[in-house]
Amino acid sequence: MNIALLGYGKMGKTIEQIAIKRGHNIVLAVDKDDKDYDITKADVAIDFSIPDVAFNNISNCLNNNVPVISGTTGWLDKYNDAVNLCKEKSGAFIYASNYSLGVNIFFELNKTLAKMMSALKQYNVTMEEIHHTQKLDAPSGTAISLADGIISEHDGFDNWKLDESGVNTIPITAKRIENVPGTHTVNYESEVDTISIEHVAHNRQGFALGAVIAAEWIVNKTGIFTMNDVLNIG
Ligand SMILES: NC(=O)C1=CN([C@@H]2O[C@H](COP(=O)(O)OP(=O)(O)OC[C@H]3O[C@@H](n4cnc5c(N)ncnc54)[C@H](OP(=O)(O)O)[C@@H]3O)[C@@H](O)[C@H]2O)C=CC1
Ligand SMILES: O=C(O)C1=N[C@H](C(=O)O)C[C@H](O)C1
Repeated sequence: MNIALLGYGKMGKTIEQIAIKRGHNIVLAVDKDDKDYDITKADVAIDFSIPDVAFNNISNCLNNNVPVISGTTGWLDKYNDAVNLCKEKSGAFIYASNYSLGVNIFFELNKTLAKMMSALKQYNVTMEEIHHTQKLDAPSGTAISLADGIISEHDGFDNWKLDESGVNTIPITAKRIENVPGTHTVNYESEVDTISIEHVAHNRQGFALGAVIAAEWIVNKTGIFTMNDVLNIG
């Protein structure tokens, strides 16, 4: 398969290594200053860039009939526009805040726990995410997905806020510590105890492998998909 990498930073380079090991060719590796490239050389594009450019990268792929996998976080105000463009062009598109198998299992565990805790109003929920110091967005896309999972299953919460608590609000704390690939913790706390679930990424390999698997999966499909479709879970 011929793959275009849109964003050739920490994730782009990790994806390249895994894609080559799985027998694919990297036909484009696009970074900030690369403008006039031909995306149609690729069978599929994988976007791990920056929040300000992700939507343009995705639109360019959809306008040129190239299936696109996006892992960039912090651009979701334009997600519905990407969905509408994908439908209009009969294209293929996946966004996931986290492509690792472990986190996608953790997402399901989080929803199951939230459903169980919904009746137990003596427990307050809090969430913490820790990432490396170069991260541009906060809270992380994964923390937002976890909060959305709780909101969908727990009738005590209908919104989340960064560093703020309030009625029906899930407070999310974002910490930035050098070299941390990504740690997410959900806590339910009562006066007598705490229940915590946590996912700790040890490196970026899990995110990158999931993105390559999603790229292999989406070729020759039409539609807007999620990692639950790719992994057949949820
Ligand atoms: N969904 C998931 O599983 C995961 C998502 N992420 C997300 O992926 C994104 C990238 O992460 P990471 O690789 O660590 O970040 P990096 O900063 O290491 O890489 C981002 C790259 O995008 C480049 N870039 C800037 N402008 C453009 C442009 N116009 N077109 C294409 N590329 C451009 C940057 O170039 P330059 O440095 O020259 O500006 C940089 O090389 C982030 O949003 C992060 O949150 C990360 C890990 C997992
Ligand atoms: O920026 C990162 O590094 C990561 N970003 C994603 C997010 O915002 O959730 C996924 C992972 O946690 C690493």
